[in-house]
Amino acid sequence: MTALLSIAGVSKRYGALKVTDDVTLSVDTGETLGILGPNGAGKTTLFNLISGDVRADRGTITFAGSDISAVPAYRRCRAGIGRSYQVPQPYGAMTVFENCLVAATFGAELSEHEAYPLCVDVLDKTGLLKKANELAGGLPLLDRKRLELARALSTRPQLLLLDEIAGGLTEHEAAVLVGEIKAIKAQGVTMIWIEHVVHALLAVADRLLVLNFGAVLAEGKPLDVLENPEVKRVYMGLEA
Ligand SMILES: Nc1ncnc2c1ncn2[C@@H]1O[C@H](COP(=O)(O)OP(=O)(O)OP(=O)(O)O)[C@@H](O)[C@H]1O
Repeated sequence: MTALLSIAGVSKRYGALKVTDDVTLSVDTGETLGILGPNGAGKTTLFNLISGDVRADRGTITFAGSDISAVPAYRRCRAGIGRSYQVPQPYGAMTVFENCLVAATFGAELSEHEAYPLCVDVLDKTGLLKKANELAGGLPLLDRKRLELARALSTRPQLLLLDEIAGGLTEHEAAVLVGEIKAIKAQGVTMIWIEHVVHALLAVADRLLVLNFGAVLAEGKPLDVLENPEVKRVYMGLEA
């Protein structure tokens, strides 16, 4: 396996607060890495550092063999890094289809000729095709989450970053979304998925990594990580 993404010694501070503390990790092509951690552990900040929304104070981020540490977010997107946001942020006054078109044409710089069939395919895979012409602002939560996924996929990512996409959903809705994410994984998309809904993550992740106070606390096979006494203590509030 070759690493699609490598992060080496990455740190980020906000004033006195060290939000990302010397993080080193890598994700292989085709792999799904699940990330767990208590609230405020720095999970979303790690995504912001990978997507380029935030620049690291130190350390190196390498994607598909190139050092992207100083590359702006829009170029990282065009290079193949797609992401969803924890709080869905669609263009509410545009249709579902138009939201995907914006991602495909501006995010990935596809021509309309390429973008139209791609967006139809993405909406089909995310269960939204029937709602393609509805306004995004009126969608219920599951569909807003699906649209986050669809918009990220419309940029044709090699690496997909999912930020708490199952959060706030019912058990049934989360299961539907997990089915769709599994199908995306089966197509070979490499993923990093931050999630508090552990059973959803376990259904897809090949490996888990736990962040605590911005640093890597544990990493490895999912069940081994969940059995780790430190992880039980810090994340699940259980005494080892
Ligand atoms: N732009 C910012 N300016 C100042 N502090 C910030 C900024 N962004 C994040 N933080 C702080 O950094 C810490 C980590 O935030 P982050 O959102 O990365 O955590 P998280 O692990 O994703 O949390 P959650 O599980 O609650 O989403 C928090 O204490 C947060 O308040």
